[in-house]
This record gives sequence, structure tokens and C-alpha cells, in this order.
Amino acid sequence: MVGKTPATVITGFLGAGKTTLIRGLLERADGRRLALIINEFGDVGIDGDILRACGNPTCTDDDVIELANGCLCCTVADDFVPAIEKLLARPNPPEHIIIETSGLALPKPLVQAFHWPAIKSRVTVDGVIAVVDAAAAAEGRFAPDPAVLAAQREASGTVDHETPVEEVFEDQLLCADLIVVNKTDLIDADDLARVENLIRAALNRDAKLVRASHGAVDPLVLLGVGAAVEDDLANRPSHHDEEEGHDHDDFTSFVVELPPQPDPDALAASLTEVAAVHGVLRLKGFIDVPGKPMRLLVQGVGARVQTHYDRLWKAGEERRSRLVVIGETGLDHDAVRRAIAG
Ligand SMILES: Nc1nc2c(ncn2[C@@H]2O[C@H](COP(=O)(O)OP(=O)(O)OP(=O)(O)O)[C@@H](O)[C@H]2O)c(=O)[nH]1
Repeated sequence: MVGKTPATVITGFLGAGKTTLIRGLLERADGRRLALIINEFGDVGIDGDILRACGNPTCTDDDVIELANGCLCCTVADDFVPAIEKLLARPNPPEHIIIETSGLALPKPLVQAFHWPAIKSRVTVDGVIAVVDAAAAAEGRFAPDPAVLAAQREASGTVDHETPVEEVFEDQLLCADLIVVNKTDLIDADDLARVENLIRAALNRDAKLVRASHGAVDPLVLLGVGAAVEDDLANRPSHHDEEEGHDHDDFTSFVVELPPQPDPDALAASLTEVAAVHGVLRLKGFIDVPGKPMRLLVQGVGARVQTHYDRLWKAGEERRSRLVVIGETGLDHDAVRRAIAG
């Protein structure tokens, strides 16, 4: 691959720990020039803002390109190819490009985009890394419990089709060269073994599994896989292989604007309840806490909600409080808005 710039695709379901892993990668980059392309589901980009707030010199505005509100592979010509070209045209081009997909993205069509003439001769996909939230997987959020399947088969002779969440999860695993089993700090050894078995059962070929807490994996393991994935797509089946393009009907996202919030703990408790009651998949955003010089970052994954102050509000910056909410289609936007406001 002499002459081609390697690109690594980081995939993984909503809240699995992709941004956390990338942040760790930047901290351990050891002078290597990395550039990031970040794609999010929803109108408001939060991840780019989180990464720029990390204070790492590799996270300047030029190094982080955010492509919000869209599916990378559906906006290849308009957004993705120009973003890659912009990076390669820099006087000091990156040595490695990291692409964080949205948690709902299917990685395979994105890799197919690397066949576009404008980038095919200049960039190769070094590897696809799938990050798995081991705690959520242990709770059965991505694959049905084998006991439930067995009971269904016994009762009716058939089993339920996969849910949209299960499909996305499986598509991401099936495209991966390396699977980071993340959030191991939240589960015990038995659950971890169960999750790893579940992942292996979903795979059609060997992919390497590494365990991690807070996405901490040696950059030498993450980068330099050398898989040239764009030339190996036949081995990576997707649920959507038979379709012309794909739709985005299964999931929905909206933004809730809030007044300033004086009590972060009360807010976290109330969001935990809202997420559990309404089946919200992901909640994230920044909150203005009156009297505090720093902005509060809210992170909800399923019903696990955490908050922390991530950086000082900048001089002249509007202290806005807003949360991005993501769920499956059918999520009642108004009911969630009311519940959050209440
Ligand atoms: N306990 C624990 N929390 C983690 C770990 N990794 C990430 N988190 C937390 O999980 C939440 C989501 O992490 P992110 O890195 O934003 O996840 P993501 O995959 O980028 O999320 P999306 O881009 O929204 O899909 C944050 O609150 C993280 O601090 C981990 O290993 N252990």
C-alpha cells in the first residue's frame, strides 16, 4: 500500500465508547499526525465538540471534520469525498485518518465509498474496528437471549426476526477486523465470557477481540491492521446486501432545548427515568448550570446517565442547554420533551 494514506473506520452501536476510544488514541498518538472525520446521527454534533475540548494539540479545528446529520455513505459525493480531499490537500497531510461512524451506521456501504475514483488511489481502509458496550450486550440489548429463542421455537416452531437494533449491531460486527469489547469495568468475568461468546457466535470469520475499559487500547493494536478492507468486502456480509441503497426509517432523533439546570444530580435522575420509561437509546448534550464556569456534559446510554463538567464556557459563547435524543422510530417526541421538561 505504498503511497496510500491509511484510514481506520471506528464503528459500534450508540454509546459503545467510540469517542472515548478515539480520545485515548489521540492521547497516545505519540506525535503521529492523525485527522478525524466524525459522523453523527442527528442535527447537532456533540462528539466533535467533546474531542476538541480534550485539550490535545491534535484536536484543532483543522484536524476534526464533523459531518453531522446524515449517513456518510449516502452523502459520499457531497460530504465524505470532499472531506477526505481536504485532509489530503493540507500542507501537512495526516499520516492516518480516523473515521468515527454514527452509532447507527452500517460500515459496509461506507467502506464501499472508498472505491470512488477521487480517493481510491490515495486512501486505503486499514481496518474496521467495532466497539461493543459489553454491559449493554450482557443485558441482552443486542441479541436475544438464547433461552427466549429456544422457548419461541418450542412454542411456535419459528423465532422472531431480528430487531433494527440487533441488525445494526450484527452488521457492525460482521464488517470488523478488530472488536473492542469495551466497558469491561461494568461487568463480571462470567458476563464478559457470555458477551464474548455472543460476539463470536455472530461472526462468520475470525476477527480479533480485545477487552477494554474506557476504550484504552494500545494504538499499535488499533492502527496498522493492513486489511485493505475495500478489497475484501465479499467476506463481510450485511443484512442490506440485497438492497439498492438503504433507508433510515428505523431510528429517530431530535433536540430538546432546556432552561438552565441548577441541580445536575436531579437532572441525571430525571433523565434516567425518562430514558427507562420511553426506551430512549441515547441522550447527549451540554447543559448550563447557573453559577458554574464550566459546561455540564450529559451522557445517557440506555438508562445509564452520567454527567461531568468537561470544559469552561468560552468568552462570548452562548450558554445553551440542549440534549440530543435518539430512539427507535415510534418514540413519542412530544411525550419525551414533556417528560424531560417536567
Ligand atoms: N463505565 C464505563 N463507561 C464508559 C466506557 N467507555 C465509555 N464510557 C462512557 O459511555 C458513554 C458513551 O461513550 P462515548 O465514547 O461517547 O460513546 P460513542 O460510541 O462515541 O457514542 P455515540 O457516538 O453517541 O454513538 C460516556 O458517558 C462514556 O464516558 C467504559 O469502558 N466504562
